[in-house]
Amino acid sequence: MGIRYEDFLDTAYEPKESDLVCSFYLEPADGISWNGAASRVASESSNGTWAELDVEGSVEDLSATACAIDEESGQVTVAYPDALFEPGSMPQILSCIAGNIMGMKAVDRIRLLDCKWPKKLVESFPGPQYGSAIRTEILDAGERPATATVPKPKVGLNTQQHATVGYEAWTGGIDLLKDDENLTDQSFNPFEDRLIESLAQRDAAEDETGEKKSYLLNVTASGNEMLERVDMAAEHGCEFVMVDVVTTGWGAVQQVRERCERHGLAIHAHRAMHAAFDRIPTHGVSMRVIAQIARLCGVDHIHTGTAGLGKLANEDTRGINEWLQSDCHGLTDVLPVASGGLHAGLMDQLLTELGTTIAVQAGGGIHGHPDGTHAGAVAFRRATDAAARGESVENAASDCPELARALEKWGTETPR
Ligand SMILES: O=C(COP(=O)(O)O)[C@H](O)[C@H](O)COP(=O)(O)O
Ligand SMILES: [Mg+2]
Repeated sequence: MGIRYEDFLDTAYEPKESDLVCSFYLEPADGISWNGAASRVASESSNGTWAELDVEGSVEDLSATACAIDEESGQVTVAYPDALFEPGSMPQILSCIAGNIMGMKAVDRIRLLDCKWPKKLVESFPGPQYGSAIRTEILDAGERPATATVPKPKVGLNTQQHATVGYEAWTGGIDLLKDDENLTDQSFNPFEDRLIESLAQRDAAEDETGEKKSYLLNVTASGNEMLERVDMAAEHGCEFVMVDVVTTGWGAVQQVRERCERHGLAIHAHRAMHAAFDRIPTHGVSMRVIAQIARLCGVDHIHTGTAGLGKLANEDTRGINEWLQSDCHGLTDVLPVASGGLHAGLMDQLLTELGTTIAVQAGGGIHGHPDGTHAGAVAFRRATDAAARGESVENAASDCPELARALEKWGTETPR
């Protein structure tokens, strides 16, 4: 039989329950019709090419179908048969649905907007171990947002300074100390020393406050090194690892997830570099899909932005968070992390927008407090608790001088 790209279009096709259904935004190139663009996308992302092929066998079972085109919104739906995919392999899936098509000349722009994941494919992934339950299973946060801080400057503190910042923040009321995305194992703050010193301070802070504390240790590295760092985290009694999931790559994230299961470690996903894929709204892969991928691969936390309140550009934080907490064939949920330019004065608005099933993370908004890290942590925690109870942050400042100072400094400013 002959296979031509035109054969990948059938607007009468009703996706099957077992299909992976993807929505794309498209801008066909000059001289290419909507039908031509949509069919080429379905072809190139499954088993077609530009030339007509003569093959025998069941290749049609592996062909995707462009089954809906809405020229007005630019949206095209493509349904992929599940046999096209290797179960449990996120790299293979992405090489289909977000692979060559991102650079096809037949489309000027193409963005993978959303996926409807079928049960069998979802069940081939582990999903998160804890998700939002980390608030009670690892921390003592109950129903309130978990609070986290990343020492600033993001690199350059030595190990002792880093651990001391941790102690100050933990004893000020913060639940989680977090490494920054570009802090791994550098000479000024080596990985294992930092792990040991930080956990010693964590233990001291737990004794002092009577609250559970934990450390989001950045294990990002290449190959076996990353797995060895996961093992080290577990051996020293850490409950979390942090991975820069986009720069590391999904195959490696899957390996980390497997290793973490062995140790019962939770995974905090930092998404540095996501904006290379999702910032231009007409091209790339949406943050919504990146978050879906992360959930399937099994991270427990992922950064999803600040609903526009912080320093970084965000896409639909609220919608993404809702997806992360909605049912997806029984997968555990993910605790979304709001971060990037947050401070105490923004907590009212943030929690009104995003609710309390989140983690809130502040770096500059804690360590830039006029009276230092400890006061910054007290202010941030007090503001978070107040906002979570529906009390205004301003009102809470009346009996918390640290919070009053933070509000004096930053008010409700949105940093840039
Ligand atoms: O260092 C920070 C925040 O520091 P600060 O609080 O000083 O801005 C982070 O890397 C952001 O969390 C990333 O943003 P996002 O959450 O959007 O991925
Ligand atoms: Mg950072």
